[in-house]
Amino acid sequence: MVETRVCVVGAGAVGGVIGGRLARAGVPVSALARGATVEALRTHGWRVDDDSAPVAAADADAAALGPHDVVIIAVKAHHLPALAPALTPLLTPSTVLIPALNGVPWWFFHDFGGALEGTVLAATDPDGAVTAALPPSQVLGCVVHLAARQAGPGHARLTAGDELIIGEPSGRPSERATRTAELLRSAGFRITVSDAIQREVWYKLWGNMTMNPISALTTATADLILDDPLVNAFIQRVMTEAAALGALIGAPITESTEDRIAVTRRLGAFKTSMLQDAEAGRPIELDALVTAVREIGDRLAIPTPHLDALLGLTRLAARQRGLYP
Ligand SMILES: NC(=O)C1=CN([C@@H]2O[C@H](COP(=O)(O)OP(=O)(O)OC[C@H]3O[C@@H](n4cnc5c(N)ncnc54)[C@H](OP(=O)(O)O)[C@@H]3O)[C@@H](O)[C@H]2O)C=CC1
Ligand SMILES: CC(C)(CO)C(=O)C(=O)O
Repeated sequence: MVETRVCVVGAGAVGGVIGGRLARAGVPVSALARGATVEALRTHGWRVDDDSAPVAAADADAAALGPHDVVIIAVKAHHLPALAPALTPLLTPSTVLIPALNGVPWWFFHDFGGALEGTVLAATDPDGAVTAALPPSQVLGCVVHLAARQAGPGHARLTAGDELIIGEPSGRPSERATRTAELLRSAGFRITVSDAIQREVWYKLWGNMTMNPISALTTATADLILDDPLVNAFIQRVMTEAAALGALIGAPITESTEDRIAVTRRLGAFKTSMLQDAEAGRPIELDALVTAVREIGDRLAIPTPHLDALLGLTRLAARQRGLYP
C-alpha cells in the first residue's frame, strides 16, 4: 500500500492534536513549525496528552520538507497571508489541502454558487496571496469540533471533543474526501464527510464569532459569558444577524440561537482560543471570525449593527493591548 505523506503546518494546539495523533497511528508526518517548537519536536517527538511519536520537523523551511500528499494547515488565520506563499514547496497539483482553522476561510466562496460565488474577502486574504498560493481547487474544507491547548512547545492537550467534519467546497462526493476521511479515522478522530461544508463552517462560526471576541474583551470563561443575561441576549442578537447573512449566501442555519448556545454550554467553563491568545499577549484572530462576517454583510448591503458593535469594541480593546494592528 502506498503511504500518504502528511505535512502539518503550525504545530500548536489543533495542529499538535491532529499531527501528533497521525504520527502515533504510524502515518509519516512532518511538521512545519518554528523556533522552540522545532527543537521540542526533534528532541521529544510530537507529544499529545501523555503520548509521543517521532516526526520530521523543519524550521519554517518548506523546501526542506518537500512535496506532500496532504497538507493540514493549522495556524491562526491571521498568520496565513504572510505564510501562504512560503508553502509552495509542500504542494504538487494533486496535494490535498486541509485548512483546520476557525472563521471564514479563503476558499469559502469557491465552487459554492449563490450571491457571492468566487468572492475573496479582504478580511481574510487582503491581497489575494493566500488564494494564489493555496488554490481553492485543492482544498478539502474542514471544520474542527474539538478543543485543545498547548501544554508547551510541541506538546498539545486535547481538552474536549474529537470530531472533524470535511467536505468538498462543491458539495460533491470525491475519492480524495473518502481517502482523507479514512486517514483521519485511522488516527482516532470521528469524521463526518459533509455535502454542505460551508454550512458546517457557518454553524461553527455562529458560536465562535461571539464567544471568542467576548471572551477576549471580558477575559471571562464561556460559562460566565452565557450566565450574564444581558451578554447572552446580545450574543443572540449578533447570531440572528449572522443567521440572516447565512441564509442569503447559501449557508442557512436551522437551529435556534438557544440550541447553539446549549452546544457551547456543554463545553463547560472553558477559555476560547482567542482568550488564550489574549492572555498570552498574542495577536487575536478577529478578522477571520468577525471582520469577515461584517464584510459579507457589507457586500450584500445588509446592516449588522450588533455585530458592528462587537467588532468595534473588541478591535479597540485589542489595539489598546497591542493584540490587533
Ligand atoms: N485551540 C482550539 O481549541 C481550537 C482552535 N481552532 C482553530 O484552529 C486554528 C489553529 O488554532 P490553535 O491550534 O489553537 O493555534 P495555536 O496558536 O495553538 O497554534 C498555531 C501554531 O502555528 C504556528 N505558526 C504560526 N505562524 C507560523 C509560521 N510562519 N511558521 C511556522 N509555524 C507557525 C505557531 O507557532 P508559534 O507558537 O511560534 O507562534 C503555533 O504553534 C485557529 O484557526 C483556531 O481558531 C479550532 C477549534 C478549536
Ligand atoms: C470554542 C472552541 C474550543 C470550540 O471548538 C473553539 O473553537 C475556540 O476556542 O476557538
